[in-house]
Amino acid sequence: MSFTLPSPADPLKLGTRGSPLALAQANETCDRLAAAHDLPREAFEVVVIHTTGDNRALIAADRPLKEIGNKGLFTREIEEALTRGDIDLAVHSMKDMPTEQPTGLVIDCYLPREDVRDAFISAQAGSIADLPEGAVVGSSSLRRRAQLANRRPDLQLVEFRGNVQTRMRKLQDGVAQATFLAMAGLNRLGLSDLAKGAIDPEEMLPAVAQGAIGIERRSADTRAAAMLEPIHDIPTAERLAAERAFLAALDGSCETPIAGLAIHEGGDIWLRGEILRPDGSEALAEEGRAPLLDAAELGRALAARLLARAAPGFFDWRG
Ligand SMILES: NCc1[nH]cc(CCC(=O)O)c1CC(=O)O
Repeated sequence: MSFTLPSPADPLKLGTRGSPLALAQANETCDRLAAAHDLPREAFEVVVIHTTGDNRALIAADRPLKEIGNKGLFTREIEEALTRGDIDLAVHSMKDMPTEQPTGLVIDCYLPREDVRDAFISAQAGSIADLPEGAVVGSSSLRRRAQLANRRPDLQLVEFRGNVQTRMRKLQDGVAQATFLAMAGLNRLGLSDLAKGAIDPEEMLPAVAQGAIGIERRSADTRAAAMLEPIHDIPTAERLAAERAFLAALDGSCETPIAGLAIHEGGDIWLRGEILRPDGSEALAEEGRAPLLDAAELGRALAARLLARAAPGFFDWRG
């Protein structure tokens, strides 16, 4: 390779947020890079970037996330550091990433996807169906709230945010009887014992890109591209191509409950997508199958079919 390899004296810098999950993901990326290039782990350095979104979320811990700012708030400052060259790579949960990257940046490396399912967390109940009538459930995810309201209109929803420890304490304090987390996050933190069980995607379709880690770089940085090439997982990229095209065609920036999951089936890609009214009063789903090369087209086609079925005002809060 015609570039200088990183070394402990001049490490490759991977930027990420400071949450335990973000750090676990960045460390996993460093470990994979070191192994793939037979370099010491110290040739890779994790740089924590404190974002405005993180700061505001700390201050207004009980406010819905959508009042704190749009999703870009948690990633923009990391992308600015990447553009400036303060860091060489940025490690992201793809679930939290807008469908388009700023000019000059690209995400074309994905780690092998973790468990895509949501975890059911409760001291009292074993599953959603097991929850007593009228039980209080904590979640701040628009998608999970709408899906739960759709399947169990009797349940009461309360806002629930913060890291895993904060949410577990709220459950212990009796603020709610149950909550949800991504199995991927629990697995990466070694906390999967906290889950009563993983929820079947047929019961609760996960968020687009749930469980996938993407690594962003400057488009012109060929050294970063070459470093990432051996750790890139192509099947994950194929699944995300379908899911993220689906999200983009539905306007991924909007505050809308959307779910989507692609899997490989034979040599094809199979995708199921769901949109819900925010109050959960209606859920529409479509599924389809296409050759791998048409994954993104499949995502756009399912989105178009859903938009054609959705009545005007479907996404409005008062629908
Ligand atoms: N929006 C927060 C977020 N972003 C990614 C994950 C979990 C890990 C993943 O899905 O890759 C979580 C927390 C959660 O939903 O429990």
